[in-house]
Amino acid sequence: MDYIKEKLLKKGDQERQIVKKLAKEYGDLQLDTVSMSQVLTGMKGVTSLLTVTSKLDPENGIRFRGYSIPELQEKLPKLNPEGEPLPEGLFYLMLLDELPSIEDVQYLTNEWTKRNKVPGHVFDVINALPPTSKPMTQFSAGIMAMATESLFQKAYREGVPKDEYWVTTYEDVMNLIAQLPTIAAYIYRRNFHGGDIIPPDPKLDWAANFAHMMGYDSEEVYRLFRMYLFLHADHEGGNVSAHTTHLVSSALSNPFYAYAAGMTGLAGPLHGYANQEVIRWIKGMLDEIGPCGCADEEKEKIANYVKNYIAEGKVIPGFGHAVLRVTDPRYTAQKKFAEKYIKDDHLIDVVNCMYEVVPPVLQSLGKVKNPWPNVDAYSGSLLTHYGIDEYFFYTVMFGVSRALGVLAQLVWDRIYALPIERPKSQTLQWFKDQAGI
Ligand SMILES: CC(=O)SCCNC(=O)CCNC(=O)[C@H](O)C(C)(C)COP(=O)(O)OP(=O)(O)OC[C@H]1O[C@@H](n2cnc3c(N)ncnc32)[C@H](O)[C@@H]1OP(=O)(O)O
Ligand SMILES: O=C([O-])CC(=O)C(=O)O
Repeated sequence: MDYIKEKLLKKGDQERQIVKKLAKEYGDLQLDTVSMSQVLTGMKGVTSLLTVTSKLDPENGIRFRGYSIPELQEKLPKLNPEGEPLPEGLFYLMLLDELPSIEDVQYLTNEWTKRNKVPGHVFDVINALPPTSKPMTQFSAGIMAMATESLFQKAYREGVPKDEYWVTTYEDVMNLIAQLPTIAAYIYRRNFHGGDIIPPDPKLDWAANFAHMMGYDSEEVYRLFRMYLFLHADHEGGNVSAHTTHLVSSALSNPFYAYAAGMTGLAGPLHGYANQEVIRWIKGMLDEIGPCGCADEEKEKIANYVKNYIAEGKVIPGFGHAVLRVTDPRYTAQKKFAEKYIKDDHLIDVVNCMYEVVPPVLQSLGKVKNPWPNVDAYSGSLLTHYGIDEYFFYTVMFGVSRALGVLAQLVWDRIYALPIERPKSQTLQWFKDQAGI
């Protein structure tokens, strides 16, 4: 047994007992109340999930196992002291609740390199889709096709005891994460580089290898990918991609099905699709108003464009959030990255200018709970700066990163032996009866 599994076994046994005790002995404890408005506005703020990998605070943003983004940028192992942490380290932390050493991170890099053996039929499935199909369609289909390899599914059919489900789940999760960059890069090269596929380089770390297979081989792009794949990895349990993965896996669907379902949720424009939508939106605006700086008259042009866009009943991608009530710390981390490494980039200047223009416009509507930018407002401009301007692909990159969080959590779902999720629904008559109308 590898040492990560040994640690999981030890820690998992203790925590499983705690979860069992809470459910059995404290089952009647009231944790929350639910209002009409919470139910009818997407269950916002209703505590109803157990997620250990990260926790989101509306005012301070995400903390991964208690650590903020700046803390982790300092504490997680890097290959170069000036560089960005390796996403492998974040996965280790989310999975084991322990800060990894550089050796731990290298162990994961090596494991993922060894496990990166994508079955040929996965590419056949992707190739069966027309190149015009959306990258997220190809990505989720490819992941579904990987389910033939599920060790969990096989073990379940063979009748392994419930307390051991997590063992094969862990194997599936490790294999899935190992292979995702290869599948994603395959789709990228198929769609945008005439199918000229680049094989993995076993000497590279997970993020750098992804950049390499997409065709970008510079330390600068490796650094960007390490940051991107770190920042998008997790956002507690209630966001659509995490919650969907959790819900589907609660039926004991295999990790491939569960994560593929999560990815189809990530592909929605109110969630991860905003990652690509921001650049499409900015390009549309620049086509209409022309290249612009951030002088007063240019700000006015942007503000008018924003107002007209909203008047058409559409949302401004990259702004607003279901939970956050401040600028997303993931936005701030990317802005700092741009300030440190990038000089004179028109698109990045426009993104910075939107920070000044958009929030007051959104605030003036009087209904937007959070007018500030989220993670998606910045990432596309950084990728475009380094030549990755095929923004239709960005949500796939987001998905590769999101695997780290939702799949680390899935291992814990199985360790805790969490039951099938099944909330109660009511009819409109029932809601009317409650209100007495
Ligand atoms: C990784 C991520 O998933 S981060 C989020 C990525 N998504 C985006 O950037 C898309 C743009 N943003 C949005 O659509 C929203 O802010 C969401 C989906 C993120 C959050 O939605 P909610 O929690 O419902 O936001 P909120 O309670 O503030 O919405 C209230 C109203 O303001 C509107 N609103 C919220 N954000 C925006 C926005 N960026 N532009 C225009 N209107 C907005 C909502 O559409 C809603 O209008 P309605 O009452 O007429 O339906
Ligand atoms: O938390 C959310 O609802 C959306 C989000 O920012 C994410 O999933 O990264």
